Amino acid sequence: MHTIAVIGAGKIGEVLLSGLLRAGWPVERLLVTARRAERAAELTGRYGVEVVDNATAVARADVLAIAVKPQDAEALMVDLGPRIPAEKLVVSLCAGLPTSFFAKWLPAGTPVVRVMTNTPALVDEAMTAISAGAHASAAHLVLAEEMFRPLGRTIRVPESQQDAVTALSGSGPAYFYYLVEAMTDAGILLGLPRQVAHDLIVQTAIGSAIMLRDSGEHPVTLREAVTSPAGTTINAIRELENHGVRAALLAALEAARDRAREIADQNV
Ligand SMILES: NC(=O)C1=CN([C@@H]2O[C@H](COP(=O)(O)OP(=O)(O)OC[C@H]3O[C@@H](n4cnc5c(N)ncnc54)[C@H](OP(=O)(O)O)[C@@H]3O)[C@@H](O)[C@H]2O)C=CC1
Ligand SMILES: O=C(O)[C@@H]1CCC=N1
Repeated sequence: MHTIAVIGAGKIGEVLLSGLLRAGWPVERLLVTARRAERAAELTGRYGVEVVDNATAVARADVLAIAVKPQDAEALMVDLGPRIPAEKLVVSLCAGLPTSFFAKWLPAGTPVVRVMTNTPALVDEAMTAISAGAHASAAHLVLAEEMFRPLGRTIRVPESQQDAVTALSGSGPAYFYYLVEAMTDAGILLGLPRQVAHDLIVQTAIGSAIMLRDSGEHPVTLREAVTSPAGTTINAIRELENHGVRAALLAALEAARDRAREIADQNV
């Protein structure tokens, strides 16, 4: 069995760590690294996991999951990259950074897999997209899938699609939370108590998401089934169209994709 080190266990690193533990990955096969002593103590206290320094993680683990912010990746790789033997697998969770970024600091031929997951991994409902870098084999992709499948669904995509994936599913939970927040405010405008508005919209989101996933119907068909002639829903849809919500979403996701490209440009 492989030993996985989560390098930089912040929010998403902890999501990965907790998911692996829930899935039954033995804690003695997991290592984490953290920059601050209080964060290290928090992780050990919460999960019983061994916190080590980055060099020890490289020496003891055979899979290195890089979960630092993209802006911290260069400093990390300058220090660590040349010490990583080429038989280890590097799995990057970093938005924007291409596998070629990591290759710059690694011994020639080191396999790198690029992954974009999302925070619903905390409830085993992540969407994780996985791409092979130049030296990653089919077996490396299978190993990355083994790591992320317990956290939800996985999909393989060409690396060229990862910036778009980041804009859609990586950042996606934030858009849904934003919508729920706005719709809760709308409920308050209509005179509902905040908690009632929240509960109504959260359950509506859950029901709608399950229908989207399980009914096999196109979203348009599902929306049409709600939209009665001369009814209430079509009035709301007209306002959404008048306010350009569809265009706003197209522009928003394009902006997220562009930011991922900018991160790459700043680092490659
Ligand atoms: N948040 C999300 O929903 C998603 C994030 N990602 C990606 O995951 C990565 C991490 O994001 P996120 O978890 O939100 O960010 P966080 O800032 O929460 O986590 C990054 C962690 O890395 C630590 N760190 C930085 N440099 C080092 C180092 N040299 N050695 C050890 N630890 C180090 C930081 O320590 P310190 O606490 O001291 O700063 C921090 O704890 C990013 O690249 C992001 O693009 C991908 C998908 C979704
Ligand atoms: O906002 C970010 O940059 C990260 C990547 C995807 C989700 N969060």
